[in-house]
Amino acid sequence: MVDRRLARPDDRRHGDLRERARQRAAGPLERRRRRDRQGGGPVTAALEIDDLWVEAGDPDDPLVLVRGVSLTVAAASVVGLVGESGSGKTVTCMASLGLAGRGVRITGGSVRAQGIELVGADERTLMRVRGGVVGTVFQDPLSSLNPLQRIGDQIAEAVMLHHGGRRRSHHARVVELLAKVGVPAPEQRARAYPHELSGGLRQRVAIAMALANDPALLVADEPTTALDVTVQAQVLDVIRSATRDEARSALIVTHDLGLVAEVADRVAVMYAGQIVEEGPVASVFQDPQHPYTRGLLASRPVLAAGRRRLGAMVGRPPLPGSWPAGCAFAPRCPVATGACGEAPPIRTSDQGWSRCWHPGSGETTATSRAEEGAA
Ligand SMILES: Nc1ncnc2c1ncn2[C@@H]1O[C@H](COP(=O)(O)OP(=O)(O)OP(=O)(O)O)[C@@H](O)[C@H]1O
Repeated sequence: MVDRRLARPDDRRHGDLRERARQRAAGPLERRRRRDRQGGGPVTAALEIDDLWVEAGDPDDPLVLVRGVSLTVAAASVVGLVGESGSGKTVTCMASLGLAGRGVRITGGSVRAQGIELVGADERTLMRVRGGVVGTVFQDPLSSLNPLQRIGDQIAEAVMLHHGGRRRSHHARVVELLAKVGVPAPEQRARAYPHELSGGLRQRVAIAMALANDPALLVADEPTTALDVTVQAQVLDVIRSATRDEARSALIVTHDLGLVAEVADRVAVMYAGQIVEEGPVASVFQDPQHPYTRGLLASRPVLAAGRRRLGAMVGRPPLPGSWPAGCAFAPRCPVATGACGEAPPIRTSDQGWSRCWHPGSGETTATSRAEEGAA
């Protein structure tokens, strides 16, 4: 049974009305996405990460940070990427968008955003994709805002980067974006500097900037973590309407499984630089296959019960460079056996898969990684 925090609200009652409203409001890009989703045209995944390997440090003695991550964010769908601190979520996203820090490099694999290959792409292509095809939102909104420039001018410049024109010619779009993300009195707020806004408003502004060019994909790294709880819920609403209501795809990195349950269609669970389970949110949360996923779900705070409960997961995740051979989770796993010293097989179940020797109940089809040709 999934608790209330993880339950998805039933919004079917208002579905027809909403759909009509969406169609009225839809611009050409939205209409194209909607048509693609309904099978009326070609369907290109918003993001396809295929066997991504990322390293840092001395190339002769590299520190592997991400090993063979494959992840697809389908058109108009939202994927949550979860896992404990240090599992490689941020490195995966940043490296995928060509934003990995100095000394961090992709050593294998492919990343396509709306079909455009990003691995090995020149800076011009990456610039065209970032902000155009992909909008990014980070935990700290100040990292994407210039403290010395009015927020309206910053959003206008984000539009100018991809559409040209002059700042003033984008004023109406700036006000529209600020209103869309729920900034009150958007005309006046457009003239404010970042330090004049609360943390929640700054994050709304950062989201408005990310949406400036109507990107097909939003990549958000811990978008609500730095905010207090009531503001988190408001920013979550903004993300929900920017994705579900506008048929936009998103990859959302978070520790917050409640957030994933609220906004995501699928969830990928990361541990020690690998994805260990992936599937539809409802089935992964109701019937997790990987013991690590079960541990994460058991460890989440239970706010409804009026207290925080920390579950049974023992120990800490291993650091890059000290990942155990075979299953990296084995030393912490309550069901580990001798078999776990070998690389676990990938087992598919209920539209998803897990990488485990002893997956949870449910029908499984075992295919070893070797059999799959290191899929
Ligand atoms: N440039 C780097 N050089 C060496 N190690 C790095 C570098 N960048 C990241 N790492 C390490 O890679 C691991 C994964 O980091 P990452 O930030 O992706 O984790 P995360 O899952 O996003 O965690 P969090 O939830 O805390 O953000 C961490 O152990 C981090 O210290």
